[in-house]
Amino acid sequence: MHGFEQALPSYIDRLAEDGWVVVDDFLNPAQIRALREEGARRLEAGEFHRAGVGRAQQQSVRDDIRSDAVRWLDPQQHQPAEQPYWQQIEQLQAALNAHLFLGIREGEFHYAHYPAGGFYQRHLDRFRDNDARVISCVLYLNEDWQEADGGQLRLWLDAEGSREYRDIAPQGGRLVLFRSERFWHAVQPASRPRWSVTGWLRRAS
Ligand SMILES: O=C(O)CCC(=O)C(=O)O
Ligand SMILES: [Fe+2]
Repeated sequence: MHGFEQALPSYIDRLAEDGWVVVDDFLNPAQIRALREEGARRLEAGEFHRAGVGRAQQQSVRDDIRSDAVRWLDPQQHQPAEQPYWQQIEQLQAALNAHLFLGIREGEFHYAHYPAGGFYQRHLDRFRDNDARVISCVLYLNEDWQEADGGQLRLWLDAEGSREYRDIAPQGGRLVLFRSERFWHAVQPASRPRWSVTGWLRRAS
């Protein structure tokens, strides 16, 4: 059995208890490299756009809030490099529904690329007028990330997002899961380009 499948029950317990969990080696290094190369190929092809802030019509690019560019994964057309990701996310979703009764019906996922110097200010992933997003999941695609590279995900553990936090390095293969409505978080500036696939598991809105 694959390591992730074996450890899944303990991750689910942790998520139930704390509302967040870090899963290392969600995919193996070769799978992570393939995903990063797929992302880089699409960036090169001009398929990314600067990520916005706010919803739908109110979306705007705000350089002072976030620096990343994104490209949504196409759920109808899984690329070979994305296949392991989709498979594991499906397993995760099934386990979350079976054990935590989260009622997840679908997911939305995008590649995210932060250029060197990039960041994302403190925010919540759930929009005020829409409670569809249940679990945020961020998978990092960075090889050999060093402490000095910065770029940590800062996750505040208190409800106001002002006191206690954890800094989580965006190490390749690492998946971070947290309750979307509950956790304030930010991306610290990084000194090198920073890659991820970020997604949200959603209930019907
Ligand atoms: O990349 C990360 O660590 C977090 C990204 C994030 O917060 C977002 O895209 O909403
Ligand atoms: Fe976020």
